[in-house]
Parts: sequence; C-alpha cells; structure tokens
Amino acid sequence: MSHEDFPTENPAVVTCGLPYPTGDLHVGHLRTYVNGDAFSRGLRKLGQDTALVSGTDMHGTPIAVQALEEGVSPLELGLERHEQYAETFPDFNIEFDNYGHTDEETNVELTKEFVRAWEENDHVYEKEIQVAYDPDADQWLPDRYVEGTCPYCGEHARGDECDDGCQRHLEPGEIENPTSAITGNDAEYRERAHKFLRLSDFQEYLEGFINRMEGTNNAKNQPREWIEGGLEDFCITRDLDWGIDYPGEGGDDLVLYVWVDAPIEYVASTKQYSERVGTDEFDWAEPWRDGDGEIVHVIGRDIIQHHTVFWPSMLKGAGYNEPRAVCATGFVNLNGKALSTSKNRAIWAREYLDEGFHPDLFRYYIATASGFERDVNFSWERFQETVNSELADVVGNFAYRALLFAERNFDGTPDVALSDDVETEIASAMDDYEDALNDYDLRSAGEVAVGLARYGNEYIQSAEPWKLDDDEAAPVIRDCVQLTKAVAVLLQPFTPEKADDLWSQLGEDGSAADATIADCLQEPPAEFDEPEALFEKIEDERVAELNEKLEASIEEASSDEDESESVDVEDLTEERISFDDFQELDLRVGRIESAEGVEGADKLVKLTVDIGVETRQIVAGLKQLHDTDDLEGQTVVVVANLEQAELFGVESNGMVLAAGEQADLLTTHGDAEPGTKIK
Ligand SMILES: Nc1ncnc2c1ncn2[C@@H]1O[C@H](COP(=O)(O)OP(=O)(O)OP(=O)(O)O)[C@@H](O)[C@H]1O
Ligand SMILES: [Zn+2]
Repeated sequence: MSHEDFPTENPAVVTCGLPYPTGDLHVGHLRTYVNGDAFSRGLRKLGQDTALVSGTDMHGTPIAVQALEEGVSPLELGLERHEQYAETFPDFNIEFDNYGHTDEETNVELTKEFVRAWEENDHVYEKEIQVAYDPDADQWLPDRYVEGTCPYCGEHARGDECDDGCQRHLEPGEIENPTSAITGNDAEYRERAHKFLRLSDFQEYLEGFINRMEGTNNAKNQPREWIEGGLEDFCITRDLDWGIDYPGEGGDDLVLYVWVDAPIEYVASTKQYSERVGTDEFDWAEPWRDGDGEIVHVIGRDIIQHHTVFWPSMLKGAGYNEPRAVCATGFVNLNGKALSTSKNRAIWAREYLDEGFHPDLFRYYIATASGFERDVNFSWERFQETVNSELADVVGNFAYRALLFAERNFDGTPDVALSDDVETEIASAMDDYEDALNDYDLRSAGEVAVGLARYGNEYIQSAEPWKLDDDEAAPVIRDCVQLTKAVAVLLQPFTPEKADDLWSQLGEDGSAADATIADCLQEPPAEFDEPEALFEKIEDERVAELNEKLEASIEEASSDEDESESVDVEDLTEERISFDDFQELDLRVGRIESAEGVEGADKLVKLTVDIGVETRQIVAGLKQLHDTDDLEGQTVVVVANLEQAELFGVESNGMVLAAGEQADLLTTHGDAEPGTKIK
C-alpha cells in the first residue's frame, strides 16, 4: 500500500461489510453497499483499477438460532437469503465484481490457512474459560444463545455484542446474570477450553497501524481507546455445530467464531474474482498478500472494533498486508432510532422499489444526505427535497435546457471552442472531486457534480442564448454541452443508470461507467438527438401517502416492540371435532387463590385454584408474563379433567387457559362463581 493519493499504480480492492442473513435488507443496510459501490466507482473515475467485493456472512449463532426456530438447516436458510441479497444489490445498481459467501470452499480453506498460520507463528493458545451453559437444555450457550447484562455499561446485552448499550464486543464469559435464550432459565458458567488469538502480540503493531490508517474519523479515533487501554485476547472458537471446524491441534469439537471467517471472506471473494477474470492484468489477490495494493473497507459504524483491532491483527498474524482505509458509515434512523430487522422497524429495500422509485434516487439521497459517518434520519420529505431540488431542478433541468437548445439549433454540439472560463471551472471541479474522494468524502464529491450543473444553470440563465442569434449563442451552448458531459461523468458513481441515460442523450458511445474524470474535458459528439427529461419530480401527495404508510409501520413496530415479538397467527386446524368430543372437556370457572414461582424453572408458576368443588394445584407457564402478586384473585378458565402431570417435580392437576405467547389469561365477564361449568 502506498498512502499516495488516489489514483495510484496499484490495484485497489474496496470491500463492503458482509450482510448477515437473518432477514430482508432494509435501507439502513443499503447505506454501506451504496457508499461502497459509489466509492469504488469514484476511484475508477480517477483512473484507479478497482474491484468491489463482498459476500454473505453465513455462520454464527443468530442464523443457527433462527434456523432452529424455523425447522430448517442454517445452510438452507442462509443460502436462501444469500440469493435474495445477490439479486437485490443489482436492483440498486450495486455491482460487486464478486459476491460470494463464507460457507464456500474458497473461504473455508482460506480461513483454515489463516488459523494454521497463526498457530505456526505462535499467536494462538488454549485457555480454560467460563462459558455459559444451560443445564436443562444440556448445552453450551455461545453468543446469542445467552443474554444478560453488559459488564461495561449495565445495559441488556445479547451474547457477543452490547447492541442496546455501549456496542462493545463481548468475550465469552463476560456477560453478567446470564440467562439461556433457549429455555429462558438462568444459565450457569462452566469451565471449557477454548482457543485464543493473542492480541497482545500485536499491541505495538496496532499502535502504529492506527496512525497510518486512513478513512473516516470515527474509524481512526474510536479504536485508540481500545488499543491504548491494552488488548484483551480474542477468543476464536465456539461450541456450536454451525461454522468452520477448528483446523488446528486439539479443537476437534469446536468451530471458529463467526468473526474469524467473516472478514476473511473479503480475501476469499477477491481471490474468486481473480480466478474468474484471470491474472492477465494483475492478480487481484495480490494486494492482500504480496504486491502493493490499496485495501479499503466500507462498513457500518457498529463494527469499527472488528475492522480496526481484530482484523488488522488477523492479517498481520498470517503475513498479509494491512488495510489502507476503514470508512464507517453512520446509521439510518427512523424517528431517531436505528432501523432494525429484528425490531421490524424498517423501510425495506424491496418496499422502496415497489413504490416505483428509481434506485439512483435513493443512491444519491443516501450517499449525500449527510457526512459519511453521520447518522441520517430517513425522511420522505428530505428524499423528495433532494430529488426535486437537486436532481430534477438542477441537474435534470440544466441538462435538458442545454441539450434541447443544442439539438434544435445545432443538431448537437456547436462547432466552436470551449471558453477558458468554463474550462477552468470544470478543471477545478475535477480537482475538488479528486480531493473529496481522497478524503473519503462522498457527500462533497456529489456536491461537486451537482455544483457544476448549478453553475451551468446560472450561466445559461444569465447568457440568455434564446435572445441571441446562432453565432452568438454557439459558444454559450458549446460550454453548456461540455458542462453537461462533465456532470454525467462526475455524477455517475452516484446515479450510474441516469448517467448512462445522459451519456446516450449526448450521443456518446458505450457507458458513462467507462469514462474517467479526464473525459469531463473531452469534446462531446457533434450530433445527438432531442433529449428527454432525466428526473421526474416527486409530488407532495405522494409524500403524504408514503408518510401515512410509514407511520402505520412505525406504530406496528413499536407495538411489536412492546409485546417484544410480532403475533404469528397460525393456520386453522382443518379437521373438525364432534360436539361429543367437545363435551368431553370439563371446563370450569376457577379463581386463583395463590401463586408462587417454581424453583429452577424461570417461566413456571405454581397456582392454587378454587374450582368450586375443590381446590387444585396447577403449574402454568405464566411467570415471566404475569407478576405473581397480580395473579391472586383472578378469575380463570380451567381444564379440570386434564390428566395429572409433574413439572419440575411439582404436581400439576389441570390447566389454566391463556392466549398466545404473552399468556393472555382467559376469564369470564359476568359473576359466574368458581366451579361453574363452561359450555
Ligand atoms: N439502521 C442501520 N443503518 C446503517 N447500517 C445498518 C443499520 N442496521 C444495520 N446496519 C449494518 O448492517 C450490518 C448487519 O446488520 P444486522 O444484521 O445486525 O441488521 P439489523 O437490521 O441491525 O438487525 P438486528 O436489528 O436484527 O440486529 C450491521 O453490522 C450494520 O453495519
Ligand atoms: Zn455495554
């Protein structure tokens, strides 16, 4: 890597943080991919050879947990979503040169090579640690199988990440008050041998690296605290069936932690690209290993630690090159809260497309709505304003006026010289654009492109070529066609398809993707056809409609959040029962006399229920859903003739009826006395 300004002689690889396949993609996820795609297209514009790679992150516990719930294999579930993502990206004009997944052989083999290299270089050791264990389910609780309290900030945390609080990575054994996500019971900590990557080996290296690393300020500054505070070693194995088997000594029943094989997919994906296109020009895998190359990671701001602490150590420990830059995008929020798949608070990628909006509108909006690292509050009004006032009124309007005048009066570009003023204006825009990309500042690069169209609009407005004869108008229109061409080139990384439309309106051959910024000053074709409007404005009524939909879905999401999960209505049972069958159920009105928790079973509660003729002891799964004090005195419906059972050593003699996951208790609404038969 050179640390020289882009473009350098080296190949560059831009990577995007891997999407994790637990749900559909939302516009928050897309921010990383749009920015990564726009940045790599921007580098190409500067003349840098660039590959854009990513892949789906298939392993780890969240997908294993979800697959278990859905009764499918993690691989099946992961592959289904992987294919869906691979299809969605091109719909947003996000064009990866290679998009793989972490369970492919290339990545599995490469990951094993990394681990073996760390072992050979003596960076791995084994240590007995405390790992959460669910004694009832008789299994280890890696990562998301355990929940509890973050030891750093006291917030509720899930497994390996404090995602509601300080966002720190949590090592196994760190979570306090662990409970099992499988049974809801208290978990215990048991001793277990695991493998560690000795991060302290890289302390000095990382201190130097963080000073060299380029990218956004959040990525350059946040890790300092972690690095300077001394590095905790990184547990690289898990007790799980789903993942890449530990390849080294004595780890037969362990798999690698998902954060080991996930970033290695950046290298694997680049390798696949290289194998596919051949090594005629150069070996794309080289930037990682041998030759010089520029590695740029584009990620969400929640995974800075992984990319600036763990990942450079992993690379270094296996003899790989280090990243040149880490660019961490801010989050996309709705009403100040981050979009989230599990909380169902989102504008889905598919939903946006189904509204009939062109993908380039979203791309431009999200890449320029705010600085790279700042959070953005998604708003349809801001989206409308950006599209209408920047893309339609400035870019579209200018290009249409310029090209229409040119076509009507000159059949294309007037045959006169470009003025010095406009040449200077375009040249200085090219410089600013190059500087912006070298600062990893997409927003400014977008502003340069639109700024040139704004300049053009003012120019044509004040020169008033419609009041001039053709000879006088020719130099003005010549300038304006050149400005239009420059705008098409500079805007292409943001709006690739729209730029291509403009490119062909200009009578240019091929694609605006192949143009570099030097083409901003190349003469436009002498002839072209009548232009068409590039951008349509978005009407206010449309925004009102979209806002209504959005409010409804936010409301739904927050009520889902209150209930902690959404209601899944089951299909009706097709088979009918006879009235006689129904009469066999002896349903009675009951009144709860007392309620207390069952020791060792978090969700169970022991009830004594007066059912008129007698008092019954019944064990019910209500405890986490109802305060035991609130239960006393409640009127309930009891299945009195259910066979007796023993639950956690406590006898249960009947059943209390309740609806759904939240155990909404059935009751009567008049004054039916205990013992009254229900029919
Ligand atoms: N609202 C968001 N804005 C920007 N980036 C996001 C947003 N949500 C997720 N990402 C990025 O996508 C990556 C994968 O996210 P993840 O699968 O955790 O999605 P999620 O929607 O946050 O899901 P969940 O809320 O269920 O954890 C994250 O590491 C993050 O960088
Ligand atoms: Zn925390």
